[in-house]
Amino acid sequence: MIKQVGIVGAGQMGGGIAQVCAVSGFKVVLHDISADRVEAALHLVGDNLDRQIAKNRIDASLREEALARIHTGLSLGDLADCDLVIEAATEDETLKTKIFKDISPLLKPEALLASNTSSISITRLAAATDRPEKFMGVHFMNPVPVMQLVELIRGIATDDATFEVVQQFAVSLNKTTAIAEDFPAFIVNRILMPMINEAIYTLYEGVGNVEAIDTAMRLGANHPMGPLTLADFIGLDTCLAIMQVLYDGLADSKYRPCPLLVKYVEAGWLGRKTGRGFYDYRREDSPVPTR
Ligand SMILES: CC(=O)CC(=O)SCCNC(=O)CCNC(=O)[C@H](O)C(C)(C)COP(=O)(O)OP(=O)(O)OC[C@H]1O[C@@H](n2cnc3c(N)ncnc32)[C@H](O)[C@@H]1OP(=O)(O)O
Ligand SMILES: NC(=O)C1=CN([C@@H]2O[C@H](COP(=O)(O)OP(=O)(O)OC[C@H]3O[C@@H](n4cnc5c(N)ncnc54)[C@H](OP(=O)(O)O)[C@@H]3O)[C@@H](O)[C@H]2O)C=CC1
Repeated sequence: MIKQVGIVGAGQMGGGIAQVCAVSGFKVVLHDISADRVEAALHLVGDNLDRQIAKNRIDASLREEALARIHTGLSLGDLADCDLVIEAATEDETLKTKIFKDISPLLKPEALLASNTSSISITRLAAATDRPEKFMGVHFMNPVPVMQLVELIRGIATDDATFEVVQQFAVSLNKTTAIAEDFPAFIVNRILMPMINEAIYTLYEGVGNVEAIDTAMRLGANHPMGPLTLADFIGLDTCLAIMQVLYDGLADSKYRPCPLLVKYVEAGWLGRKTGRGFYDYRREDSPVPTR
């Protein structure tokens, strides 16, 4: 029975997962190596809840109740009492593996572990823990409070009891689940990320500029965001990391990351989170295309 959820990584996904868990009545411990990140995540949760109150979607008292359920911790030891720990740190296998190695001995033996990874092998991550049978992928979509889907991925060792508890947990957050096999980038990103990468190739080859590509896909294919806006929203570092996992894991040149994506990441232009990507967000009014 899950009562307390630990979250490792207080970025855009960790903060969103904390929000939906707290609103659904779970106690949350939100951990990051950076105190600033945790503080910023709490502010964002508060702002999101304010927006919902303003639209009469939730009662003002729920905001305070939800925020009071979120505790923060700068040490992995603060997650020791959690029944489920969801890792939502940067999309980097070495980093995630270290987190799982470090946290495993600190948890209760019956605690479940999950990763919100967008692409990395659940079986390999599970192997870094002391409990591969109690480990699985639970892949939320961005923005977490809005998107309906949670992708569930079993590693080779995940047992039925773990899968059922985590699936029930996702349903209790009012999410709809889809089950994916443990192959690079699972379902959503196996399909979505090559489309985004192709949009970047379309820009790289001069077929269209940023505005034309986004307008074409928004109005020509009814996508809520153009692919370059979406890439900036996801984070260009995350997009590149996912393409690299697809390229390495499936050994097919059709997944090669566009050199322009690599260049933006090398420049530190990671999209919204750094203020600049395919658009420059640093001006108050509207984002300005960078190409
Ligand atoms: C990379 C991975 O591993 C997997 C992924 O997540 S891939 C990314 C998946 N996500 C997408 O594809 C998102 C595509 N974009 C969209 O669906 C829409 O643009 C959007 C839902 C983000 C915004 O929709 P919109 O109609 O343009 O904006 P807006 O009307 O202002 O917002 C709709 C709702 O979302 C909320 N919202 C918007 N952005 C938000 C955010 N960043 N955080 C929380 N809530 C947000 C708004 O408050 C609003 O809520 P209400 O319905 O309660 O009023
Ligand atoms: N962005 C998206 O649209 C989606 C992302 N995901 C996945 O969710 C995960 C997080 O992505 P996202 O939130 O966008 O990324 P962010 O860059 O917004 O956040 C990652 C957070 O993890 C922190 N972090 C880094 N190392 C550690 C560590 N050792 N221990 C604790 N925290 C750490 C980072 O801190 P610092 O910045 O200081 O390094 C940062 O606060 C990734 O696996 C990603 O693939 C899944 C679905 C959608």
